[in-house]
Amino acid sequence: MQPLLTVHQLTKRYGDICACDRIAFSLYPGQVLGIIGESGSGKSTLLKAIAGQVPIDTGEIQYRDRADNLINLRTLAEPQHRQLMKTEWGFVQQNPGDGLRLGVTAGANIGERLLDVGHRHYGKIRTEALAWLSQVELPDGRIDDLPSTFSGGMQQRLQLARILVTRPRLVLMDEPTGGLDVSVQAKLLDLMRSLVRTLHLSVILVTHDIGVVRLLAQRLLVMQNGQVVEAGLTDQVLDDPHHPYTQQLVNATLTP
Ligand SMILES: Nc1ncnc2c1ncn2[C@@H]1O[C@H](COP(=O)(O)OP(=O)(O)OP(=O)(O)O)[C@@H](O)[C@H]1O
Repeated sequence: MQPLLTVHQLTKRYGDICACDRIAFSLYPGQVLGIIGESGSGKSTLLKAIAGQVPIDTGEIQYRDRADNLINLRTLAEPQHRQLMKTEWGFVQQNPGDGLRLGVTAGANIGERLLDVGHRHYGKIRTEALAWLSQVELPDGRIDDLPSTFSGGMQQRLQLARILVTRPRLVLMDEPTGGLDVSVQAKLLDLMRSLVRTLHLSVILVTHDIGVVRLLAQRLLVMQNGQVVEAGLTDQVLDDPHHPYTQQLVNATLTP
């Protein structure tokens, strides 16, 4: 099987700070890759660099698209990049306000992505929006409500529906359960786990929460000061951490 995404020696500096230092990994179809590390370790920068939201200094990012073309994202023209983001990729923001349009209804938030990719039939768009509300376990009756009337957990579900409606192959998630109550987090994680399986999604999931990666990610990268200090299967890395930093992370969650 060919990787869906390959990151080669990606480096990103902010002045003297090396936020990402020669990061390399491959992501295979249907795989969830967790990226864990404390605040400032470079997780969000890596995710943004992959999404083309921050320019990188050196390295390459290659993506194999639906038509089986190998695309070099660093040299991809801006319009093609934007189109890829709307169709084959999705980005789940930690703050739902960054991923949703708060001034339009829940249905319009979902429908807008379909309009973006060329759907024009209003009735069909509404039917799709209703189907996706139900997939993310939001009541049909909320379709005409503004997201600002939703709870934090509901807004995150709506963000998932807005992204998944165009059936992306690769979803990037930055602390998707951050800032939510523990019980709301648990329900959202269950939903995410079932969506990842049923839709065969490939996911890069950034979090500082070991519980989240244990539940969702098969593979794990541990980042410290911009470098990957440990990588491997999640259970192996967490049950038998080799690097002192990973040991410290694991111990910190064992002793509350
Ligand atoms: N726009 C920026 N300008 C300058 N420095 C930045 C910028 N964004 C990030 N950094 C620096 O790069 C390093 C990595 O930051 P990054 O936000 O990627 O870490 P993180 O692991 O995602 O942290 P958090 O979990 O707090 O979001 C930090 O030292 C941060 O101060």
